[in-house]
Parts: sequence; structure tokens; C-alpha cells
Amino acid sequence: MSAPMSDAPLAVHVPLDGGRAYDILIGRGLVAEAGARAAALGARAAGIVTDETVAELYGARIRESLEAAGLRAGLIVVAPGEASKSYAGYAAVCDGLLALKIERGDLVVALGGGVVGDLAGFAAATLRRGVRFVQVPTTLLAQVDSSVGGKTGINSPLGKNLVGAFHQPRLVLADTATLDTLSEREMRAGYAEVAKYGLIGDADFFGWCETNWRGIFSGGPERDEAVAICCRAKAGVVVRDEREDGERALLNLGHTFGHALERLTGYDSARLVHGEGVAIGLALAFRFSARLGLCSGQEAGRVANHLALAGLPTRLAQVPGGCGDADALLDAMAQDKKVRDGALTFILARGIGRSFIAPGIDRAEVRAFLEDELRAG
Ligand SMILES: NC(=O)c1ccc[n+]([C@@H]2O[C@H](COP(=O)([O-])OP(=O)(O)OC[C@H]3O[C@@H](n4cnc5c(N)ncnc54)[C@H](O)[C@@H]3O)[C@@H](O)[C@H]2O)c1
Ligand SMILES: O=C(O)C(=O)C[C@@H](O)[C@H](O)[C@H](O)COP(=O)(O)O
Ligand SMILES: [Zn+2]
Repeated sequence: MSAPMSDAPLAVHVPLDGGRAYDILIGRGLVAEAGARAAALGARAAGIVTDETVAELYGARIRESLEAAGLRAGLIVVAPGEASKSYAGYAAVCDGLLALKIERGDLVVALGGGVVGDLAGFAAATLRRGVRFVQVPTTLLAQVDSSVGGKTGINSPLGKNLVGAFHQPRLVLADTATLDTLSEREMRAGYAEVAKYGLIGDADFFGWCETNWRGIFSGGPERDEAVAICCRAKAGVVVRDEREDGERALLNLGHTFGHALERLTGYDSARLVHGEGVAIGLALAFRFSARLGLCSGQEAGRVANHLALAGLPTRLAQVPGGCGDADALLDAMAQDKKVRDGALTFILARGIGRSFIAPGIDRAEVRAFLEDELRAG
């Protein structure tokens, strides 16, 4: 028998066209409901992609839920950490799904953080030229950001997320109880993306975060509220600009710098995880904006102070093992997907909640800024 449905989870609808609209459900206990909800999508089998840590914690629960709902279910388990979002990781997941005989009408279920979500989503996008998939995000970062919007992919040694596809999930089940087992470090990393939503376009939300961030970390009602606010904001952007022809690039605030740092640290999660790179990138984006006279130094300071208070890094010198010189950073940033005609595009800010897309940024200007940042330590 399947588990009964939980008390009304929060729901955010993503009204995409072409029969691709889907719901994001947010609440405690949703992993145990995955079976009933997957069965409602009409699937007969599910390939659950997860990592070793998450498999140990929630693998049996989701498999039992799927089997209780009448689905044939099998697990494909990758190593935890960013290094799995690789060509080798992708091949292993595809072959695992094929060995399970996952058909086009079946489901790929991504159970885990953003690494598993991006990897399983890309496998689903390409396996048999497209299989449906469900996101069951288990990190704060994945619940507020990566499970929504359909960006899937893997890293190349030449740069972050350089091989991928847009492939929207059919359903997102954000079980906020799974965050109870998340490490402090990973909670902080996810929080960088939470703060990002305030910094992009919602100054009131950033102010709310400054007051309520401890409740998000400790699992108070603020946690579900923050997940819902971020998902609503992201869903709105994705519906207006699914393939990043314009506005969606705003979601990249902090990422031009952050992705370069991830590449220069070899995608080694022991040194730097995505959210930490984003935190440094957010602080850099605001300090660069202040340097260009776009926003006040006081606002840039407010951003960095809040991130630091939440335990996040905000300086290049805080990258463990270092991040190379300005040339190495510029070289890594040259692979950014927002580059146009060889020129860098940054997301800059006229203030907190007032971010905008800035194409054609002069390389020399960026180099001088990075050199000063590296000197500042
Ligand atoms: N597609 C998108 O729109 C998008 C958006 C943001 C980030 N991303 C990508 O997401 C990735 C980062 O995701 P992440 O921060 O979730 O990292 P992650 O997937 O590596 O998870 C972080 C760590 O937490 C562990 N973990 C996961 N859930 C847990 C739980 N409930 N309890 C205990 N441990 C748990 C994992 O095993 C892992 O070691 C990056 O690759 C980034 O590029 C994608
Ligand atoms: O969904 C988006 O769009 C984002 O930019 C969200 C980011 O937080 C995320 O890290 C994304 O994967 C970055 O996308 P990329 O196109 O710069 O690889
Ligand atoms: Zn991100």
C-alpha cells in the first residue's frame, strides 16, 4: 500500500506551454510520497539516480515508495561531489538506466543535490532522445534553485556546465525534512543561492533574509517559506525566458566569477563547492559594481557582511589552495556561456535587488579589478 499524502504541501506551479507545465511541491515527508505521485504520471518503472550519501539516507525509502505504488524501481548510485558531474559520470548513469531498461514512458528520478539533479537530468534529456524525469532535491541549494527550470548538464575540464540540455522535470518534490541531515557547510552553500534571489530583484526578501536566516538554517517555518519564495521567483523567470535569451541570465548573478573558481579548483568539492563559489562571486559582483560607480560601496559591504555572517566566503583569498592569478581567472571566465563575440557579460547591480545584464565588459577593467582583489587578500 502507498503512503498517505502529507498535509497539503506548499505548491508552486510552473506554467510552461506545450503540455510541459509542472508543480513544485514543498513540505516535509514528500520522499515517502514519491511513488504515489510518480504513479499518477503514468510511469511503470523508475530509474533512481542518487549519490552514495543520499542513497544511504533515503534510497530505501524512495524505492519502497515507488514499489508500493506498483513501479519497478532500481537505483544508480554515483560518488558524492562535483567530480561526478563529468563525462565518465554521465556515461555510467546512462548505462545504468539502460541496464534497468528504462523506456521513454518511464521516469528518471533524481534524488539528491544539484550534482545528481544536473547529471540525471542530462541523462534523461538524452537517453533514448528524451525520457521524462522527476526531481527530488535533498539539499537547500537544489530545493531553492537547481531542481527548477530545466538546466541540466555536466562539466568539462574546460569549464562548468559546458555540455548540457534544457529538459524540464515533470514534477519537483522538495522534501524539506531531508535538509535535517544536511551538513552545516552544505546548508551555507545553498544559502548563497537563497540570498542571490534577494540580490537579483527583491530587496525586501534580502532584508527578510538578514533577519530570518538563522530560521532557515535551523529548520524553522522560515525554511519552507524561503524555498517557496525562491522557487516562485525562479519559476517566473523561467516561464518568461526558458532558454536564457534575456532575463534568465540574471539568475547567473555571481556565477561568472564562481564558475571560474570551480574550474580552477578542479571541481574538487573538498576545496570549493558551487554555493561557496557563488558567495564569493556575489560579493565580487557587488564590489565590481561599486568600483564602476553603479552602486554604493556601502551596499557592496552590506552584501559581503551578510554572507560572511552566515559563514560564507566572500574573498578570493578564501579559496583553499588559491585560485591562480588574474590571467587564469580571465581565461576561465572566457568559457562563460554569456560571452558574446568574445566579450564578457556580467550580471551587475545598481543596488540590492537591482541587478541587470551588462554585456561587453572591458577585459582590462576586469583584470584591474581582479588584480586589486587578489592584492587585497
Ligand atoms: N541546474 C541548475 O539550474 C542549477 C542551479 C544551481 C546549481 N546547480 C548545480 O548544482 C550543483 C551543486 O548542488 P549541491 O550544492 O546540491 O551539491 P551536491 O549535489 O554535491 O550535494 C552536496 C552534498 O550534500 C550531500 N547531500 C545531499 N543531500 C543530503 C541530505 N539530505 N543529507 C545529507 N547529505 C546530503 C551530497 O551527498 C553531497 O555530498 C553544482 O553542480 C551546480 O552547478 C545547477
Ligand atoms: O537556472 C539558471 O538559469 C541559473 O543560472 C541558476 C544557477 O544558479 C545555476 O548555477 C546554473 O546551473 C548556472 O547555469 P549556467 O548556464 O551558467 O551553467
Ligand atoms: Zn548556481
